[in-house]
Amino acid sequence: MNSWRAYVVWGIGVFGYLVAVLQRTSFGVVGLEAAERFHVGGAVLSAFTVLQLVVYASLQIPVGLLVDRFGSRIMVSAGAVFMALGQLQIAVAETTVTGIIGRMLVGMGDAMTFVSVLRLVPLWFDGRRAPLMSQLTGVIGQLGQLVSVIPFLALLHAAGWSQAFMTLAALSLVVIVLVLALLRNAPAGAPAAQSESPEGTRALLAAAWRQPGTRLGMWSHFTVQFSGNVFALMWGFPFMVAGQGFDSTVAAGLMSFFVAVAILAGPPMGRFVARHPLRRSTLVLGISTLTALAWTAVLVVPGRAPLWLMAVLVAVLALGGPASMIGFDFARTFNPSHRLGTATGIVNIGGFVAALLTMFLVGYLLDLQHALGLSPQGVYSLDAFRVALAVQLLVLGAGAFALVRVRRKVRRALAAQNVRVPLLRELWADYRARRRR
Ligand SMILES: NCCCC[C@H](N)C(=O)NCC(=O)O
Repeated sequence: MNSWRAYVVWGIGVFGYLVAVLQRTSFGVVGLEAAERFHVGGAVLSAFTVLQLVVYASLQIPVGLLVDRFGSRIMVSAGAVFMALGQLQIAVAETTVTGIIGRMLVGMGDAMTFVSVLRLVPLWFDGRRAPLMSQLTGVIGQLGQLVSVIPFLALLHAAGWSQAFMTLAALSLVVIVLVLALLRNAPAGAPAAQSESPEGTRALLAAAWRQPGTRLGMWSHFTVQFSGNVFALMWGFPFMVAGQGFDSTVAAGLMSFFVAVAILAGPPMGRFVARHPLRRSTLVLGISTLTALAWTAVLVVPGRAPLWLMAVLVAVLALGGPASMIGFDFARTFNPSHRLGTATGIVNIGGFVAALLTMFLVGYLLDLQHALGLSPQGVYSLDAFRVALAVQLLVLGAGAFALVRVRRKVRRALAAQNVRVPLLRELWADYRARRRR
């Protein structure tokens, strides 16, 4: 545990995840070039991303089961194989259908990576270090998005479409070689895979789902992550530029601010979770409340929102990324290691399903208002966005409601083991009494 070998294994896994995030986000930054290459408009172009995410989300449970059975080494390398094939396909594709198939292959490989890399953490690090290492996994992986935005885009402009996507495919080949050479599923002597578990596949899935801690993780992930995803992956740019009237360089600056806050917030959040494991869901609910308040302020302020208010919204949304890692921490602490992949897969569905649902609802409400003649200034007018983006408050409310319900079950189960979660007001009174002494 916590040995130099653990850091090497984890480092290779995290590199694999960073490359997966790079592959995932590479298409989003070449929207204009893609529209020209495939001769398509915005709606078809968004289908590339939506289908990729649908594949990603729908594979989470099968991937979780497979990683429990075969271990991380096979799964991370298989994921890299699919992503390399997908990017090769994109490199040569000239029609929409072949392009979308390429993106779906990328989504498939991407789906295999995160859950498998996260599964390494509790097997190689002890319980005190694991929350921080999980956060660092998320944080370092997100740097893949910066690699898409800066060097990948520069390469595309310098060398052209095919060369750029072939380079991405080659990067996944490097991952395959490194993983096969250096990544091991678990330290020698540790139980590694489901072959040693008494449960079959169906029982494994049922046991992971029945565990309220897994569902607490899923609803945490659902509630706290989706709004940032919706903003960063689809509606943030149109809202800021077409709706709020910000210059596109200011919007790009706000997006970079989003990535910076998400990266900086990860380690302190990991330390908080390690120190206060009984306050994890409170942190999730707190950040979800801030998200609702920040969106409400931006959507109700008369006229355009001032830049400082947009920056506050972006910062709050960025906190949702690291906070969503708390969902995986629930999976880790409430499940035995032989079903951790399965539980992690269940948790990971939460945020992505919420994001896909909301992306669709926002687009649908924008189109509906236009079709009904309610947005005469255009589909992407500020007033149309106010109504469409407000749907997020419903999704947030539904997630928080489900979270609080399942949290009660978790707390009852903890109480049966003589673990009582002190109320915040008791903690506050205790803190004040200690200060007086
Ligand atoms: N620092 C933000 C990390 C967010 C990671 C996120 N919670 C997540 O679910 N990741 C899954 C993935 O495949 O990236």
